[in-house]
Parts: sequence; C-alpha cells; structure tokens
Amino acid sequence: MKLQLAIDLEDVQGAIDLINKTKDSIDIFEYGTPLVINFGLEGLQKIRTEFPDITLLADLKIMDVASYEVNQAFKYGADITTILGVAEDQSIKDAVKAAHEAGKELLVDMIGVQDVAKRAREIDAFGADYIGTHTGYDLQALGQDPFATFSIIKENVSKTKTAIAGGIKLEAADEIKQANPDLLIIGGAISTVDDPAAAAAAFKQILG
Ligand SMILES: O=C([C@H](O)CO)[C@H](O)[C@H](O)COP(=O)(O)O
Repeated sequence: MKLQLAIDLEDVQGAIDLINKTKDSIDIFEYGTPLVINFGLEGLQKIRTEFPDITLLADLKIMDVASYEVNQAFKYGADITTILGVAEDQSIKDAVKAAHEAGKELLVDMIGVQDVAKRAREIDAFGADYIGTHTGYDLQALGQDPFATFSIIKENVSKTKTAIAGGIKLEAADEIKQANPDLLIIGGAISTVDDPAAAAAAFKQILG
C-alpha cells in the first residue's frame, strides 16, 4: 500500500514547504486541483524543479481532449495524472494510450459515477493503472465517506490498482486496513493539522 498526500493548498510555496515536512513518509505527492486552478501547470513545474526525484501526480480531473491534456501534465513534470470516470469511453482509452506511450501512469477518479460496479469493470478493461473511489468535499459535508463504494470497486476489478480518497482521517485506521487499497490518498488530515510530519508518519504506520 502506498501513501499519497493530496496538496490542495492555495499557494505553491505552501506546497513546497509541506513536501519538505512530509517527504520521509509520502510515496506520491499530488499537485491538487486547487493548485491547478490557481497556478496551472507552471506551478507543477516549479515543484518538479525543486524536487526532481519525488513521484508527482497532477490532479487534472480530465474530461475531454484527453491525449493533449494528459501529455501536458507529463510535459510539466507529472508522473501520473487523473481523468474522470464519467468521461467518455473514448477519452479514457485515449488517456490510457497517451500515458502508456509516455511511460507514465493514469488514475481514473470515480467521483460522480452512479453505476460504480459496471463502470469499474469497464475501466478495468480499458487498462488504466489506478481506479480511485473518491468522496468529494461536497458529499463529505453531508457526512459521506468512500469505504462502501471502495468495496464495490475492489470486487469489480481484476488488474487495475485501487485507490481511495475523500476525507479519510487517522481515526479510520481499522477501515483503512480492512479496505487494503493499493493507494491511500490523504489531504486535509495531513495538510491542515498542526504537525503534518507526524500525521504523515502515523498514516504510513497504518500501511505497515
Ligand atoms: O481531490 C480532492 C478534492 O476533489 C479537491 O481537489 C482531494 O484531493 C481529495 O478529496 C483528498 O483530500 P481530502 O478529502 O482532504 O483527504
């Protein structure tokens, strides 16, 4: 199981500081969608220049023009990027092809997918590297979490690595262990606490 830190901050220097504090425990750093919105891919490039050796995921949440956007993420320094599971089949197939031709990886984010079991089987057949259950902030605010949906995804994929995200806290240690995802994605529970390094280390400990 790998640990990904979702950096959903509003400035690039804050992201750089957070990476420095947590890099002993984090396997993959996510250049989060708010950073994409505020600073575009040039912010990602700054982080890549500062940290040439870290694994970087750009959370572009691509919906269309997939080959172009996937390649832009890689051109600016990403190792992995994301497309939405609700995108057209053709877009996801194009994104998988573009990522693999570049020697990189693609995560399909299942936020907003209604028939999760059916779509998970389809994504599995498309050859994506990761499929991610994701309870977005707007549903977290209603008290929802990603664990039940994650089980459905796990039952319906055979080769795609599984990821889970959405408001996961340290208190969910038992559920995390039971879910046993290939990739655990944590944002606020590391980035917004007083001691992000300690929180990252505590999550890493759960993964064993
Ligand atoms: O993808 C995310 C969200 O849509 C904002 O861009 C978050 O990175 C993801 O939800 C993980 O963050 P937390 O929910 O704070 O753990």
